[in-house]
Amino acid sequence: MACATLTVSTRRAIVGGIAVTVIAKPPGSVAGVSFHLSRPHGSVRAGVPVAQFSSASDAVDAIAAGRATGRRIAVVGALSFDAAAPDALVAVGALEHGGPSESGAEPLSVPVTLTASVPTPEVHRARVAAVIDRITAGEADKVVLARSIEMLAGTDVDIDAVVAALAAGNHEHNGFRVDLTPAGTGFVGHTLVGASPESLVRKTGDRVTCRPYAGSAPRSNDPDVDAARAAALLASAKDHYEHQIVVAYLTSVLAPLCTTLSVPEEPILLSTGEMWHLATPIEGVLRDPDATSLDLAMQLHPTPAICGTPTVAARTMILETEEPRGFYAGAVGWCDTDGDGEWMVSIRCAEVFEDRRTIRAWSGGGIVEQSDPAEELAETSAKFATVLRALGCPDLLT
Ligand SMILES: C=C(O[C@@H]1C=C(C(=O)O)C=C[C@H]1O)C(=O)O
Repeated sequence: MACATLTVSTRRAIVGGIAVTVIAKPPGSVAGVSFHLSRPHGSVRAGVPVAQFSSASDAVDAIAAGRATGRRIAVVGALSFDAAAPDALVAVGALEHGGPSESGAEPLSVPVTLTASVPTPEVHRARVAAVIDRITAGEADKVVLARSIEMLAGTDVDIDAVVAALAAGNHEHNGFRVDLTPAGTGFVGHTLVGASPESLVRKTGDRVTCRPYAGSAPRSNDPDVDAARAAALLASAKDHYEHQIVVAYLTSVLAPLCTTLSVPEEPILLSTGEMWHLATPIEGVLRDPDATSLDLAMQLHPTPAICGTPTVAARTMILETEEPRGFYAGAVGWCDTDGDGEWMVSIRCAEVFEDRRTIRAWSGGGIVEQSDPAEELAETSAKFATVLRALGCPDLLT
């Protein structure tokens, strides 16, 4: 079992002038892929890590120190939602770039049962109503509330097969897996898997792009209903408002970092296998081309797509209201030795526990004053479908 990850021996050492935890070469069972991100423009894999970081700023320091000393490293992994919670990042000597995951992988055929809803759907609806009241009272403009479901698989889950099924379920081949072991207690041997369509930031040379999503409607198998839902989303003032909050935030963070920044005035309509969304492709040229993709991800996270606005008020409300999110609504990605890389907002994802049978998935949605609690609950159910379809249990919640 992959809990061999648990038994790897570590020691403290100096990498590029920074004290890090260095991982002794792990046994063969974990010498495979510790990180895989599939995107339409290609996939990135990382194998055996040489060091791990539970704090993103330590990883940033290690990259900088490595650059200064010629011992260049790449970093992959996950940033947690809550800045006070541990991250799960590793350093590797090099990354393997390839094509996007192939389409055609079938969902798993493992029996999966629902063991818990945290909170219950009724409590989630009540929480949404309470947050709408607080927004109406002026405490925030937008707050993203999420809920989770816990599942038990009847046999061990094959992580690679889940990622292949996730990537096959959307036309962009989006899919990822990240070993959460570096985050320490509670995460050792756990893997985050998902299919996020939302690029927090991508950096190539002096070019930076973001593709925020906000504003959602579920897809339908009936083409007429599907088209009508897309049209209704494109016409929804409430969804455009929710979306513009995210675009305004990203623009305000990126503008001082860029010499030019292109932000379309109107969002476009994009789809995953399960959802329609409003999305805005943002592009800029960086003032400092040495800024790394990890630096940029840390400056942009958490966006109002998964937190809210104003950031501090929304985050405080989320932390007061919800159970810990862990790595849901954080970011998953890579940063190579030149600082290039991409970080995806970690949504449409699930944590597979060390036993390879316990699975926790999350889904959330942006709440504004005009939101309706029952519709918000339905939106979270629709978003769970990405993970449930790949696990071979699309009807688990019905
Ligand atoms: C929070 C999630 O999705 C985010 C919230 C959206 C919304 O509120 O409309 C849309 C896309 C994502 O930015 C999620 O999938 O859990």
